[in-house]
Formats: sequence, C-alpha cells, structure tokens
Amino acid sequence: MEAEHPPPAAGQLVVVGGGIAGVTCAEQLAIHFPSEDILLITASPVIKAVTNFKQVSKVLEEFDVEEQPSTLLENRFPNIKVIESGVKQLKSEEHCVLTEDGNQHLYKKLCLCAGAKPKLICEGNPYVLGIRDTDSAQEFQKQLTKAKRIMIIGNGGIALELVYEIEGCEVIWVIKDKAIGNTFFDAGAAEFLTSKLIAEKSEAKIAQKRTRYTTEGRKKEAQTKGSAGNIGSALGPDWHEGLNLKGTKEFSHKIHIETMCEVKKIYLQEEFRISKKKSLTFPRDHHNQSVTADKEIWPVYVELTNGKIYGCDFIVSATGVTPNTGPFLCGNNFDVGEDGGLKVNDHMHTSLPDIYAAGDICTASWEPSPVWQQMRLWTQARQMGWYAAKCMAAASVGESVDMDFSFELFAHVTKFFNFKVVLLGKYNAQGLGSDHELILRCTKGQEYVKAVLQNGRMMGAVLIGETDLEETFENLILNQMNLSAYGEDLLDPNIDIEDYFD
Ligand SMILES: Cc1cc2nc3c(=O)[nH]c(=O)nc-3n(C[C@H](O)[C@H](O)[C@H](O)COP(=O)(O)OP(=O)(O)OC[C@H]3O[C@@H](n4cnc5c(N)ncnc54)[C@H](O)[C@@H]3O)c2cc1C
Ligand SMILES: NC(=O)C1=CN([C@@H]2O[C@H](COP(=O)(O)OP(=O)(O)OC[C@H]3O[C@@H](n4cnc5c(N)ncnc54)[C@H](OP(=O)(O)O)[C@@H]3O)[C@@H](O)[C@H]2O)C=CC1
Repeated sequence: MEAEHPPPAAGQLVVVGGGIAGVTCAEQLAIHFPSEDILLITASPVIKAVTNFKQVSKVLEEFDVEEQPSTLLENRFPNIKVIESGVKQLKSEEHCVLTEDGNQHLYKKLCLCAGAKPKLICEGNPYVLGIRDTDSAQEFQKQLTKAKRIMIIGNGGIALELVYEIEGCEVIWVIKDKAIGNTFFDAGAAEFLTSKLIAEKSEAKIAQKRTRYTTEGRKKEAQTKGSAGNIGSALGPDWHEGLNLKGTKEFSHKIHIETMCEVKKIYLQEEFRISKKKSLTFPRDHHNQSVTADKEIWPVYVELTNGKIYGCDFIVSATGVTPNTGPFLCGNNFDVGEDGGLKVNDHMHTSLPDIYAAGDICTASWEPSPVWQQMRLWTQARQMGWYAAKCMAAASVGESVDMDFSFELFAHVTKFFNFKVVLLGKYNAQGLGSDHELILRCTKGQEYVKAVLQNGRMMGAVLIGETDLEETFENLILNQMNLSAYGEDLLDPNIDIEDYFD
C-alpha cells in the first residue's frame, strides 16, 4: 500500500457514486472542507441520502434512506457539486477521471464508491433477473404480475425477503445448503424462521422496518429526467414496501424449497421441447409428477443438480454481488481482493496514490478486530463512506487518524419474516473453528437467542424477536468479560441479565 503522505496533487476532492457510501463521503468532505468544492460524480439520476440517523447504542445504528434528486444534496451542502454522468475511465497516473458527457475532472484525492452488481447465475438470459436498484426491482414486479410460478436461486438476504413477501405465485426456492438463510443464520435459527414461513402469513400488513427506505425523490425526478440505461444505486431496507409483489394466482403463499442443489442447466421453451423429443428421461417434481407430464407450457425450464426439472415463468438470481470495478477502472493496477473488490487498508486507501474506496466496491484488507467482518450492507457503506472522508481530510493536512469505532464490532439490525433480527460480532462463530460454545434460548414463534462464547468470552450473538438484549450483549462482546461463572444462566429468562452487567 502507498505511503500515507504523498506530495499534494492539483485538482479537486472527487467522489464517484451516488449511493450511501458516496453521498456520506461527499457530505463529510463538504463539512471538513467548507471552502472547497467537492465533486460527486454519479451515473444514476438520483442519490441516496441517510436521514433520521440515530446511534441506538455504541455500535448499533438506525436510519432511514431516501432516494432524492441531486439538487437536494446541493441545496443542503452548497459546496457539493453533483455531476450526473457515469465515469467511463479512470486515469490514475494523470489523477483524472473521464465522464460519459465528454468532460474530464482532475482530482487531488478520489474516493471510489461505485457499489456492486448482482452476480447472476447466467448472464444475458432474459429469463434470469437480478435485483439491485429501483429499475430492476420494478422490472421484477412487472414480470411477477404475469407469473404463476417463479424460481428463486440463492439463500441470502434477497431470497429471504422475497420468499416471505411474494403472494399469488408459486415459488420454487433453490438453495445450496441444508437450511434457509445461510448468510445470516445457522440451522437452529433457520428452523425457527422456517416454521414462521410455513405458518399462515398474518393478514395484518407487515409493520414498518426499523430502517426505512423511500423513493419519493426518485418519483419526482423520474418524471422530469427519466433514467433509462443508468446504473442505479443498491436498494436496501424495505425496498419491497410499496411494490405490489403479487402474481396471478389467488392463494397467499406456496413455497417449495429444494435444498442442497444448484442450477445445472436452463432450457428455453423450444430447447426443452427438442430435448423432450430426444426422449430424455426427466425425473419427478415435488408433486411426484413427471415434469414431462406437466400440462403447463413454461417459458423456461431449469434442471437442478439433484436431477429435478421445473418449468417456470422466470428465475430470480439472488446469488450475491460482485464489486463494480470495471470497465471504467481498466488499465489501473489496483490490488484486488479474492471477492473482486478494491483492497483498502485501515485508512480506506486503495493500492494507488490518492485513491480511496468505500462501500460495496471495496474489500477491507486490514487486520480486523476479532469480532468484526465485512458484509456488503447499508450500514457498512455509510460507516466506510464517513470514515473514508475523515481519512482523506486527515491525509490532506498530514495528520493521522485512528480506526473508527464502528469497525470494532460487527452489528446489523434488520427484519426477516417480520421478526426483528440483530446480528452481533461472530454471530455464526465465523472463523472460530470448533473452539467455541453456543448458548441458546428459543420460544417458538416468539424469539430465538443465541450467544457464541469462546474461552468464556462472548464473541457473537443472534437475537431474533423483541429480545431487548442487544445493548447488554453488545457491551459483553466489547468488554470481553469472563462469563464462565454464569453458564446457562446467561440466557435464563427469569434472570434480568441487564442488572448483572449494565
Ligand atoms: C434488494 C436489496 C436489498 C438490500 N437490503 C439491505 C438491508 O435490508 N440492509 C442492509 O444493510 N443492506 C441491504 N442491501 C445492501 C445495501 O443496499 C448495499 O450494501 C449498499 O447500498 C451499498 O452502497 P454503496 O454506496 O456502496 O453502493 P450503491 O448503492 O450500489 O451505489 C453505487 C453508486 O455508484 C454509481 N456508479 C456505478 N458505476 C458508476 C460509474 N462508472 N460512474 C459513476 N457512478 C457510478 C451508481 O449509480 C450508484 O449511485 C440490500 C441490497 C439489495 C440489492
Ligand atoms: N436485510 C438485509 O440485511 C439484506 C441484505 N441484503 C444484501 O444485499 C446484497 C445482495 O443480496 P443477495 O443477492 O441475497 O446476496 P447474499 O450474499 O446475501 O446471498 C447470496 C446467496 O446466494 C448463494 N449463491 C451464490 N452463488 C450461487 C450459485 N451459483 N447457486 C446457488 N446459490 C448461490 C450464496 O451461497 P454461499 O454463501 O454458500 O455462496 C448465498 O446464499 C448482499 O450484500 C446482502 O447482504 C439483501 C437483502 C436484505
């Protein structure tokens, strides 16, 4: 990685990307440098702004996110100038970025916050959809209104949200694992949630998530500018609120889960017909019916690695993201992580001079705290954008800065299947090997509490439901108090552990 204080270069402070990371970074730079112009270059017609930010405990935070026209950001920060044009090329040796509108912008320091793209199981197939931004979510909704059966591939955040929200359309959910939600849960928590999924979905409409997401600004903006062809920023909490996720059928939920398998081959209707003619023998589907006996003619057929074949209207590939590092970064010799992200050090600095990166585009490459890990989430995009600005400001005046406290402990609050979910530290004992113990408390349909301990110290926790334990557990993980003496009492519902530890 580059030395901390290179000779100052000419040009402006430039941020690329109008998502949470880029906007937060630009806002903080505008505060640190009130007399300088900050340039925010973004490919999307709207920006993402964090509103109603609340620090609920040492590391847990809540905020709403609004899609807003960029003029609102410029009004709030008169020294931010937004350029609505994609960067087509970075010339790092010349300290300059070229934009689609034909202009070039010199930078003295640059922060890349261009997010990530869905990692699809099959690129270029019109029946395979990814969900990332408002446009792709709307396209998905449009297709769903005509659908009788869809297939969802993947076992992470998007899949978990979709299977719960979709109504009036049969869902075949294909996962590589034995249990649902592998990116967030172990088998115990998955079982707790599966029973909720199977149970009749409550008629009461889902309560508002803690973190809210609104697109009012975008609606107004879209009327005036349109947004065709632009890369939008990622959705986030409550993205499906206000989208009517209903298929053509009258039933509420019909979900079939195919575990421990992947997609082997996708056939378009015509290809499938030809294959059938060649009298390929197809196995049975979940109704124990030969798929060749399925009277329905589907636009697309999917063969799974367990041998089953399903016809469906379309496929949602909810199979993770790839950092958005090209082609606008081609020709620059960045150090890149295994996941394809731009490697950043503990000052959010990439391997190239004067270039920082934050949010989904980057790969945290510092020695992390034992209870923090990177996940491409909204909160981390905000924290990284904020901290990158602080580091850029400090480097500009030759000062050093300590790692921000938010990277001390991984903390994520969200909602799955209408349950509040709090994940802390090594919530799935990630990287702890077999050298750990789990303490569990579960009341079916109400709460699931799991504490991960190593050598008597709490290393992580999963809290599902209204447990009210997050602050106490956060403290216990941060202060690494020896809890050996408490044993199972730690989760005894009759003992108010707050009295012990707060
Ligand atoms: C459906 C969905 C649901 C989600 N739900 C949650 C959730 O509940 N909780 C949570 O914490 N996280 C959630 N996430 C993840 C979260 O949205 C992302 O981690 C976060 O928004 C990433 O922010 P970012 O600023 O790094 O990137 P992005 O939001 O992707 O922003 C990237 C920006 O860069 C711009 N850009 C791209 N290329 C260029 C270019 N060449 N030139 C100029 N500009 C460019 C784009 O236009 C965009 O403005 C969800 C994601 C999705 C897709
Ligand atoms: N409430 C929240 O916090 C939400 C957060 N998000 C975030 O948005 C981003 C995108 O979400 P999402 O796409 O769900 O990504 P995630 O990373 O959450 O999940 C991807 C899932 O797809 C699986 N997978 C990967 N490749 C394949 C494949 N070829 N075939 C089958 N399965 C595969 C992964 O399994 P494996 O892990 O074994 O590779 C994993 O289960 C993520 O950063 C996510 O954290 C999204 C929605 C809600």
